[in-house]
Amino acid sequence: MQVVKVKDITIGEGRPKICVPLVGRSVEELVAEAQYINALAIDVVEWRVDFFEKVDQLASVSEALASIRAIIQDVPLIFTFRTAQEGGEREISVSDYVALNKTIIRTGLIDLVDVELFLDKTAVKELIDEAHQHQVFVIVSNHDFTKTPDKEEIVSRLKQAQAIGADIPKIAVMPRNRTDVLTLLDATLTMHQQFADRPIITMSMAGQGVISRLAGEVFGSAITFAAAKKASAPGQVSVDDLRHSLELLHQGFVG
Ligand SMILES: O=C1C[C@@](O)(C(=O)O)C[C@@H](O)[C@@H]1O
Repeated sequence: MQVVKVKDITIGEGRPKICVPLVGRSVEELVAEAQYINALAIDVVEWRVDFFEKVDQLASVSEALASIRAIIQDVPLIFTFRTAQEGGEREISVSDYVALNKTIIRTGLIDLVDVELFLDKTAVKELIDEAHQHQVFVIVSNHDFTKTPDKEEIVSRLKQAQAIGADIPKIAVMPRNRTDVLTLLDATLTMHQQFADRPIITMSMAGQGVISRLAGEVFGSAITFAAAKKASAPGQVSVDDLRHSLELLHQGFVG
């Protein structure tokens, strides 16, 4: 099993790493959020740039990114444009998505980029190559905000992400009942133990799925997303509560 080493953080080893998304709409909001998050001493920051009001202006995105980096300093940073069809804030054309991500990959200011598996195969491959040429790790992600696909389908999507060259395959699904949460956990463990040769990230969203955000070390999910001031997806718990739960499960798990 390979791990992903980003700055001082090793993803895929020990307790799951805590990632907090920045969801500010303006530079002022982003700066305030980044300062707030800094005090929480978390492992990874994600900038959800689809929340940013000037996301269609590449120069503004780069400037905002520089401001964020100046505050968080050496904390690993994920750059994510989450498209509307996967639960994000806005729609984007494939060409604009590629242009935005390529521009930001080339800044040298990000450590990881999130690329959506089902966007467009050529675009996904192009972005993975671009990222790897610039020493940026790639999370290849998929989200289902309405349901939980069956176990075989979840494993198959994670395998597709791995096969296309993701450093970290990821899936987020919505449970309709408790069995769906078990399906996600079961798929996670199977992928982790039988097929993955690298870290993966999975979660079952909303209230019923919270357990999946705590139990990553047990079932094989390497990063868990927590809320600081505002959640970026349903079911995210606060950093302090999360840290405490991860520690409890870690103690139990490693004995
Ligand atoms: O994909 C994910 C996971 C997430 O959707 C969650 O459910 O925590 C939150 C998003 O910000 C992130 O990009």
